[in-house]
Amino acid sequence: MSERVTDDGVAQRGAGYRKGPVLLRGTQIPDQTTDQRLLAGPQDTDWLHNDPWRVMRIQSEFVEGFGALAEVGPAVSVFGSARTPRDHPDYAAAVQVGRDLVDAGYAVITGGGPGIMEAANKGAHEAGGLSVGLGIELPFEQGMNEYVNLGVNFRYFFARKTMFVKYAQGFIVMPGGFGTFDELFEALTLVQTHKVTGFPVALVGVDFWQGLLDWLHGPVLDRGMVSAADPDLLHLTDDPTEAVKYVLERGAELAAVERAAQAASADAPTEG
Ligand SMILES: C/C(=C\CNc1ncnc2c1ncn2[C@@H]1O[C@H](COP(=O)(O)O)[C@@H](O)[C@H]1O)CO
Repeated sequence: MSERVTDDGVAQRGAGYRKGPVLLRGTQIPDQTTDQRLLAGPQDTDWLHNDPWRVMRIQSEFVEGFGALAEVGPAVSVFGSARTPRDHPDYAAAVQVGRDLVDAGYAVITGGGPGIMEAANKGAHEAGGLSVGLGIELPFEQGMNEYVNLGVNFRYFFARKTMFVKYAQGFIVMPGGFGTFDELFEALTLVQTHKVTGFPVALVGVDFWQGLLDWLHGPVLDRGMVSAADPDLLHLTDDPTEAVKYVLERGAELAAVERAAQAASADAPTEG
């Protein structure tokens, strides 16, 4: 039979044991209440690594991230390989992307790491703009690249990924690996599902990305895995300056469409 709990948390036979929103019965009923554990003397620190406690850390990452980035202003997130060497043409292209974004009045947001991230931050820094790095704690310490002038470090990828989208008006994606694909496809999924609207995405590097676009336009579309319009969410170019122009202009067009739709729905007569 399950047990009932008194006000001081002592388990009794009956309805079970309530621990906040969680109902525990039978063998799941703990020996001590949460208050008892809180007020107990010195104890081991394993509890710090339990999931409910992690939620507080996760929450604090969002609070700190939102606080640090609230005044970033217009911005574009730039993604790409952490491994691109400094003498690679992709590195130079990403520097150009960073520079052009700042010249157009935008902040540059990257993952704050090496490779393409460093390059885009370098361009932004050299152009005298806001160069944001959203770092991630990794098993091997990398540190924030030296061109970041506003850096926030995250423990959790998912909290960091929210910031890339929330504080940017679009994405520019350079050649990269799994991390880059993850960031690219997250943005596409958010656009496709209308979680974000008016969010342009440009890919830089025709040789590198063409295979992906062919696959999207071929088997992925043919088998109905995406809608006909979905592959067109991506703009492909070799020219970093064109990528910046596309993201800013398309972003402005999409924002105007959204504003018009909002105005129309505000003007529409309501029923009743
Ligand atoms: C593997 C190396 C460095 C790792 N350091 C990183 N620092 C910050 N952000 C990173 C790092 N690695 C991946 N990311 C994120 O994913 C994207 C790049 O991943 P890819 O697999 O290299 O394409 C990037 O946009 C970051 O947001 C090198 O020593």
